[in-house]
Amino acid sequence: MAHLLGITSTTKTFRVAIVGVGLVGAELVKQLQALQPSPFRIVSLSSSKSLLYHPDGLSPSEDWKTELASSGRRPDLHFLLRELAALVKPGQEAVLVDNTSANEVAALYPSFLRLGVHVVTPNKKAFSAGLELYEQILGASLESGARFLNEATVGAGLPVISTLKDLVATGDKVRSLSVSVFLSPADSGGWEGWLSVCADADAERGAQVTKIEGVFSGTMSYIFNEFSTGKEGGPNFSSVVSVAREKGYTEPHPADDLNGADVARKLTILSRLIPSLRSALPDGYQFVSTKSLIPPALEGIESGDEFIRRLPEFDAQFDQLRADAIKEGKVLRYAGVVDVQNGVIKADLEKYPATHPFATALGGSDNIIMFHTERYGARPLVVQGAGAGAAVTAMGVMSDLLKLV
Ligand SMILES: NC(=O)C1=CN([C@@H]2O[C@H](COP(=O)(O)OP(=O)(O)OC[C@H]3O[C@@H](n4cnc5c(N)ncnc54)[C@H](OP(=O)(O)O)[C@@H]3O)[C@@H](O)[C@H]2O)C=CC1
Ligand SMILES: N[C@@H](CC=O)C(=O)O
Ligand code: NA
Repeated sequence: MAHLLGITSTTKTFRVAIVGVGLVGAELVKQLQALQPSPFRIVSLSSSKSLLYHPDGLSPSEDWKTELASSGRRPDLHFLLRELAALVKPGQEAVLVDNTSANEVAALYPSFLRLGVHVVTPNKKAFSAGLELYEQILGASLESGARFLNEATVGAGLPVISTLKDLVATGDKVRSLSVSVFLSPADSGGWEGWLSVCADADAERGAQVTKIEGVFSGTMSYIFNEFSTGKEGGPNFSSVVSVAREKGYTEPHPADDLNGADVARKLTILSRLIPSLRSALPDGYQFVSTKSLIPPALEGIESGDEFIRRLPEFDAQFDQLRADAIKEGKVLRYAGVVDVQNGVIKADLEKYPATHPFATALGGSDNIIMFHTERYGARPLVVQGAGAGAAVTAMGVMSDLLKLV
């Protein structure tokens, strides 16, 4: 396979530090070990408690988790920053792979990039928070030439970010827009915002990305594919949420999926790839109009286990939503939209007719993302498949690593 990828003995080597070895990180180690011959050398593995480091490569054994747990070294991002920067030299590059969902790691991307260290990550935090950090990342990358790649932040391994970048780069230009944002207090515990975007009369002429819509959350997809089939009865809401967590689809805290923030983050990430929308959400995903499914009494519970334990108290509310949809011959799906023409960026629980593709075409943790553009005018370009889970997410990270080679 390496031969098919064009990896030869003269290919540069890439020193890779993997921060975060949970579900996705551990699977990435496995996928990296399977690539032979490989231009990658894993020089560091770290969790929130410990760190392994060797500048020549660790060659982790089958038992690397025990080695890591007993390393006796605390994780230290500033140590990694210094060490990785020192490894960048002719014929040799260095990469930080962030498989955490930590803000503190995301905040350091500009520092790594500025020192010539590439950043590859499925962590959505840096690209969906305030615009300042995002612009520092763009600036640092431009300054040093080091790249940041984040395909797995939207749709896990599905080619969503690369597809949108290609559409934009090849001239499916987006209309120039003026944007205003109004916020009103939340009625469901999450942010409720209105993003009003007015098309500029002097808009650039040419091909257009007019709308991106879809089911962007593997967790929400799994939950509603199982919970709302259009037929009477079915499992309790809380039980399908627990299974989604056991299958590794949820964020470390499942409330980050159920409050819609994960979808809002993905919509923010995509919006920023459309040049005219880049500054539409100056302070990030909180400004996306988002429907939270968290019962107010469960807001702010810090422990994911406690949250899951209490969720059954609210099953009757979700039963009612399901029954209301059935009365209309519909199913429930949690969808997102970036509607460039009408100026709407929104994540919401919607009812769809039982014949709609969101009702008929999705199973498991499937995401479906439809790109409406001028070129794909009559029928959208559609990307569909599993949008969460360790194997497909690590594949998205791995494909970004291979893009560096
Ligand atoms: N799971 C999925 O389907 C998908 C996940 N993602 C994203 O991938 C990332 C990882 O997800 P997942 O593997 O499921 O999450 P896990 O909770 O399984 O793993 C997170 C890992 O990060 C480690 N960690 C947390 N903080 C730090 C820190 N400061 N320094 C070093 N390590 C740290 C944790 O360490 P410890 O074990 O010690 O707690 C843990 O090993 C997240 O950003 C998620 O949003 C994206 C697409 C799909
Ligand atoms: N929790 C997320 C994981 C991928 O981004 C999801 O369910 O989609
Ligand atoms: Na993706």
